[in-house]
Amino acid sequence: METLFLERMKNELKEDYETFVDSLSSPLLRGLRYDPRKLSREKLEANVPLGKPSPFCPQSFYVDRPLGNHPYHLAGAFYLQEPSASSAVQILDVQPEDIVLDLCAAPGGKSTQIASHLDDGILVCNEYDSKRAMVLLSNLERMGVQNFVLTQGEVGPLCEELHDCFDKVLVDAPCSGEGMMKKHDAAMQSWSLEHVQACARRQKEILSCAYRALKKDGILVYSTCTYSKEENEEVIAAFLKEHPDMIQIDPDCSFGRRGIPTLGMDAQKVVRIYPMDGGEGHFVCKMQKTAGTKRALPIQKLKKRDRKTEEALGQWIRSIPKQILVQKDHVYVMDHPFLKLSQVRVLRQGTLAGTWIKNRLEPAHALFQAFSKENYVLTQELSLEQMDEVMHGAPIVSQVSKGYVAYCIDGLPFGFGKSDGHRINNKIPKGLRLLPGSHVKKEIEKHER
Ligand SMILES: C[S@@+](CC[C@H](N)C(=O)[O-])C[C@H]1O[C@@H](n2cnc3c(N)ncnc32)[C@H](O)[C@@H]1O
Repeated sequence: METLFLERMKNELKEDYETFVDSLSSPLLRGLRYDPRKLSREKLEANVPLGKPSPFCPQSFYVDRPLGNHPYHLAGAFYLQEPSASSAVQILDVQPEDIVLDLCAAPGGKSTQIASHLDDGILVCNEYDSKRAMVLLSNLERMGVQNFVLTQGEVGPLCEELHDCFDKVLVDAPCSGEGMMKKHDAAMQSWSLEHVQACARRQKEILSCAYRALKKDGILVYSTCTYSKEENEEVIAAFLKEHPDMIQIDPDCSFGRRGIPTLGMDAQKVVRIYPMDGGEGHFVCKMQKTAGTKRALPIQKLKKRDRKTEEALGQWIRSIPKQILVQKDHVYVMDHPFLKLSQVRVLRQGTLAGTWIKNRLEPAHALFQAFSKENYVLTQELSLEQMDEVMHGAPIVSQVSKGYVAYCIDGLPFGFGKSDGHRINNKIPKGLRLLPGSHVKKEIEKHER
């Protein structure tokens, strides 16, 4: 199978084939994308060992080491994302008011990137696989995403229920993952043409659902991390044939190379990125729906704000989001109105703020990841050593007033504890604590640029 894959790549790449083969044995390209709303570029550069800026997105940099235990990562100020993976959302060009759907969203690299551009808009993200959906939720919470709805399941019912509602839809499709071969050695061995063809069939089905969700004039971006023409240009050609009101849009970017000429689509209007272009591999195509209708998202009409809940939240945060939803004793907050959905499995809407237990609201960890430091009533700035202790579940000595306190590192909130006036008892959830032997690491060594 390896031979067939390489033969196909030779046909596809021609004179660039040798460079491609060489790139397969070079180290994996790693990247990070920071959230400029949480961190200035200067602060990032001063505290995180960065390589060169990536060409694919202004917030993305190459890195040469694992940074999962960096304090800024734990505090949700950056996301570790393969460099070329940031290209799709860059091309999607999200605007602050947009209503965006990310149909294949876990683990959340692109969802958190979309959310970093939103203000009054909202992100609806869906993941088919239930375990991966929980990883996605944890990444959305770590990055402090607020205006979002997370659903889990097949894309069809979701797109049907929210038909004609979205300004932007991203289909980052499940694919044969040829761009992942360096990361997973087994991928080359298990490659097969049948799998490529099966992926292509599924991609066409997902795209047809995405079409339904898009409003008139809405933008659809299709991306994969694979090289095969069957899963890329041919999927687009089949989709355009089936939906004559969809037109290709110039991706308007200077990176990557154009596509493989294919009947029924414009190869000049798609982007291909190979390892020799600085990313492990991505294909991106941007399209627009030129017909159809526009529909508003279905909104839940909430009862008057519950004074008791509002008072409880006011003990911990200064500015309470506009919408409060209490469901089965759980309190959720969001600035965007909550959506009314009945045909899909909703895992989360907005920030989980707390849970009513016997007439007392117990705050949730997510509440202390969602806002900037200024919005918390009680905060405690920690040293790196203290953060390490806290991330292992230990209490810390502090004279901060009694109550729930947001832990901060360099001004970035990352969790909370309960102060009795002398010490802060730890409330970092067990599942998010670091394992013994694993430590918060602030890499100070700077890189050659
Ligand atoms: C390429 S990954 C998405 C990566 C994600 N967009 C990100 O940036 O982190 C594709 C996702 O599609 C999901 N998937 C698998 N089968 C699917 C299906 N039939 N419909 C929709 N999504 C599916 C996979 O579980 C996987 O999480």
